[in-house]
Amino acid sequence: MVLADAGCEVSLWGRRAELAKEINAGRVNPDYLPGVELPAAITATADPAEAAHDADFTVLVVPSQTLRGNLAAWAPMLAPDTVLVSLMKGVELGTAKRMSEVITEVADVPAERVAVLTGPNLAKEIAARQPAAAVVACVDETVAQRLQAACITPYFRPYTNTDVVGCELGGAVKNVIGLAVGIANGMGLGDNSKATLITRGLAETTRLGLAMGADPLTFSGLAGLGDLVATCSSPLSRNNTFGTNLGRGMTLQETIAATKQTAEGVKSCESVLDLGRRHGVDMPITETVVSIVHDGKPPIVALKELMSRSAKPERR
Ligand SMILES: NC(=O)c1ccc[n+]([C@@H]2O[C@H](COP(=O)([O-])OP(=O)(O)OC[C@H]3O[C@@H](n4cnc5c(N)ncnc54)[C@H](O)[C@@H]3O)[C@@H](O)[C@H]2O)c1
Ligand SMILES: O=P(O)(O)OC[C@H](O)CO
Repeated sequence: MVLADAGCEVSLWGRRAELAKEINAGRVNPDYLPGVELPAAITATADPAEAAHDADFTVLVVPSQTLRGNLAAWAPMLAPDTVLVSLMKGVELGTAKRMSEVITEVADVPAERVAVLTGPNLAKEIAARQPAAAVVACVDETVAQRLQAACITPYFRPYTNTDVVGCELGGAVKNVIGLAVGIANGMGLGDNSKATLITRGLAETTRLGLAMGADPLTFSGLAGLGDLVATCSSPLSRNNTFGTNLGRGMTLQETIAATKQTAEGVKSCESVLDLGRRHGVDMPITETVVSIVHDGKPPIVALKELMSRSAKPERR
């Protein structure tokens, strides 16, 4: 919608041919955006070759853990000079790779042809054309500027950045912190607790970023603090809601069953922790989320452990 509103012709790929037909006929995606009229410049197709063959930008947005498999199938159909744009906010399990790393590897393109779009962009609010800002990041600033020009609208304001590592980490780790804040919320904890998780969550994101060569200033921008605030304060966030359900006492299986869309932090908390370990970075909130989500530790026990860590200076 944003690209179409910015003046682009958009070809939207989906797996189900019948849904593509329905979207073209009714100009609405009944499963994912009911009630939102899609611009006429969007044409849906179930044929990836048709969607990709002459695209200036190929925007990739599937659940992070499915990117590698999907992209391997699409790679032969990509337009020769297309810029691959990731909207995904996850880290690959097993490899601990960021989505742009998976893209360069699987599509066999240089980093200059891969960009990331991230920031406080809850889909339903964007679809309602409420004002929002975002970051478009690429190691090649001219590519980021081209993407910025392609997606700027009166309600959507993208800023450029060349710190791809920081922007991607901001997007992936905020989902884990969103789970933690949701859990606190579900346990009935108040705003001091939530503000503590947000702030210390940003501290551990920044520590990881520094160890990975990111610019620390990225984390006080839209891709860091901005997205963290949106995710941790909104009931529209799937990660936040997932955490809230867990904190209220639902089991993991019940919570998964109640979640119809992708909550990236549920899988990526493990790969983010893996990244932290690979870089020798202490990530206590991420570790706590993993222990609750994947090891079945009761939130009250995990919280006590988090609060009884040894005292330390705020900055180190
Ligand atoms: N929804 C948001 O507000 C939002 C905002 C910014 C970024 N993102 C990111 O976008 C990514 C996707 O999330 P989403 O919100 O679109 O999730 P979603 O669950 O709403 O939609 C996922 C889409 O991918 C499809 N899909 C599921 N499994 C697939 C597979 N194996 N192969 C191909 N397609 C598959 C689904 O049919 C659906 O169309 C995530 O990384 C998320 O962090 C989401
Ligand atoms: O619904 P969530 O938790 O995946 O968050 C959506 C976006 O990433 C918010 O910017």
